[in-house]
Amino acid sequence: MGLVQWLKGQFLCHLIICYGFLVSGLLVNLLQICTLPLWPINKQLARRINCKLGYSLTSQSVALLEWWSGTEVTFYTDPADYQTYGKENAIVVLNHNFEIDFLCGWTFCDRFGVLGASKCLAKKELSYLPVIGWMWYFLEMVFIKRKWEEDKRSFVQSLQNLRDYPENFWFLLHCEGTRFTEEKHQISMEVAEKKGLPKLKHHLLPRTKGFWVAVQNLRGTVAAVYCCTLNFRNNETPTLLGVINGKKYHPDLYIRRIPLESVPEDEAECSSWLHKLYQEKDQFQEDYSHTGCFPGPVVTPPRGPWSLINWIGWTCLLLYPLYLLLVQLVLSGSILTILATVAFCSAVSVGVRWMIGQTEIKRSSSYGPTSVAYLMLALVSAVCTYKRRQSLLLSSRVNITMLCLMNLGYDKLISHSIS
Ligand SMILES: CC/C=C\C/C=C\C/C=C\C/C=C\C/C=C\C/C=C\CCC(=O)SCCNC(=O)CCNC(=O)[C@H](O)C(C)(C)COP(=O)(O)OP(=O)(O)OC[C@H]1O[C@@H](n2cnc3c(N)ncnc32)[C@H](O)[C@@H]1OP(=O)(O)O
Ligand SMILES: CCCCCCCCCCCCCCCCCC(=O)OC[C@@H](O)COP(=O)(O)O
Repeated sequence: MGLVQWLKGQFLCHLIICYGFLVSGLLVNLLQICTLPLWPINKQLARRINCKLGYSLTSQSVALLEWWSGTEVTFYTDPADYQTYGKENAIVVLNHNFEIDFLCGWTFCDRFGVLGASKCLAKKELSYLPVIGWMWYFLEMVFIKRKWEEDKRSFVQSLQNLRDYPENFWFLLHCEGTRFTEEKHQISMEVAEKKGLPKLKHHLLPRTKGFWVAVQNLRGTVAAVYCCTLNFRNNETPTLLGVINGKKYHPDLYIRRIPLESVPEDEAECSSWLHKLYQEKDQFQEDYSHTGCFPGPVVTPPRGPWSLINWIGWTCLLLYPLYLLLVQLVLSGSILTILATVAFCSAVSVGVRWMIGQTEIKRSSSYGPTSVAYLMLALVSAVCTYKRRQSLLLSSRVNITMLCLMNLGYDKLISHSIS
C-alpha cells in the first residue's frame, strides 16, 4: 500500500474532511439564511445565489468521490442524447440499490453543469438532516411523507413552484420509493403478482403515483425523462465510509433520453408505461450481470477541476483558523479547555458518523410493509374469511386489530388484502 493510500485510511484525515464539510456546510446554511430578505424583492436572483451556494457544498462530495477515492462513473448513452444533457430540464428515473447512488448522481450532474440546481423527490426525514437537509430547503427540494393523502397538496405546489426556475435542473425520482432489500423485494413482488404484473428481479415494484404527478405538473417545464440504470462492476457493494477511506469503486451508468411527449397523460396509461420501463430496466440489469456492461457506446465526459478547486479552497480557508485555535489551546495549558475541545471534536465526529449512517441500507426505513406485518395481515385476512358473518364479537376484535395496523401505517395493504 502506498503512502497516499495509507494516509487516506487515517482517522485524522477523516476528521479534517468532516470538519471542513460540517463547518463549510454551516456557513453555507448561514449565507442561505442571509438570502431570505432577497426572496420577495428578486426571487430569481435569490434562487441563483442559492444554486451557487448549493454547488459549493454538494461539489465537495463529488470531489471526495472523484478525486479522493478516484472513483470514475462510466457513462453509457446515445451520443445524440449526450448533446442535450445539461441544456434542458429533465426528470431522472433511477434504481435505488446502492448506498452511494446519490453521489454517482451528483457526479453526473456536475459533469453537465446542473449540480447546484438539481433536485429530487425525497422522504421528509431527509429535510431534518443538519447541513444537507437545511441546504435542500433553500434549493426547493420536494419532500414527501410517502403518504399520498397527506402529501398531495404540498407535492403539487412544490412542483408548480419549479415551473419558473431560472436554471436548468434535473429532478431525480426513485420510483421504488425506498432502497432495495431482499425482504422488501419479496413483498413488492407479492404485490406485483396480485396486480398481474411481471416479476422484477433487480428492482422493487415502482410506485407510479409520484411519477405521474411529477410528469403532469412539469409538462412544458421539463423536456425529457432520463431513464438511468446504475450498477457496479465485480458485484461491488459501495459505501460512503469506503469512499471516505479512499476506496475506488467502478460504477456504470446507462442513460436513455425519452422525450416527455411519449409519456402518456392518462394516469392508468402512465402507470403501465412506468411498469414497462422498469421491466426494461430490469432486463438491462440482468444483461449487465452476465456481460458486465450496458448497451450503447461509452461516452464519459472528463472530470472537471472545479469541484476539487472548491474543496481545496474551503479546506485551506477553514484549516488556518483551526490551526490558530489549536496552537492557542496548547499554549493556554488549561486542561479543562483541552478536555472540552476533545469532547467537542468527539461530538462532531459522532454527529457526522450519524449522518453517514443515514446512507446505510441496513438502516433503511420500513417503508412498504415489513414481512411481519404481511404475516399479520395474512392472518387477519384468513380469520376474516373464515369467520365472516359468524360472530359479531370476533369481527369487532378483528376490527380493533385492523385499526391498530392502520395506526402502524399498513392501511393500504389491509384494503388490498380485503379486496
Ligand atoms: C446516477 C444518477 C443519475 C442521475 C441523478 C440525477 C440527478 C440527481 C439530482 C439531484 C439529486 C439531489 C439530491 C439527492 C441526494 C440525496 C437524496 C437521494 C435520495 C432520496 C430519495 C428518497 O427519499 S426515496 C423516497 C421518496 N420518494 C418516493 O417515495 C417516490 C416513489 N413513491 C411514490 O411515487 C408514491 O406513489 C407516493 C409517495 C407519491 C405516494 O405513496 P402512497 O403509498 O401513499 O400511494 P401509492 O398510490 O403509491 O400507493 C398505493 C399503491 O401502492 C401499491 N403498493 C402497496 N405496497 C406496495 C409495494 N410494496 N410496492 C409497490 N407498490 C405497492 C398498492 O397496491 C397501491 O396500488 P394501487 O394500484 O391501488 O394504487
Ligand atoms: C467532503 C465531503 C465529506 C463528506 C462527509 C460525510 C458527511 C455526511 C454526508 C451525509 C450525506 C447525506 C445524504 C443523504 C442521502 C441519503 C439518500 C438516501 O439514500 O435516502 C434514502 C431514501 O431514498 C429512502 O430511504 P429508505 O426508505 O430506504 O430508508
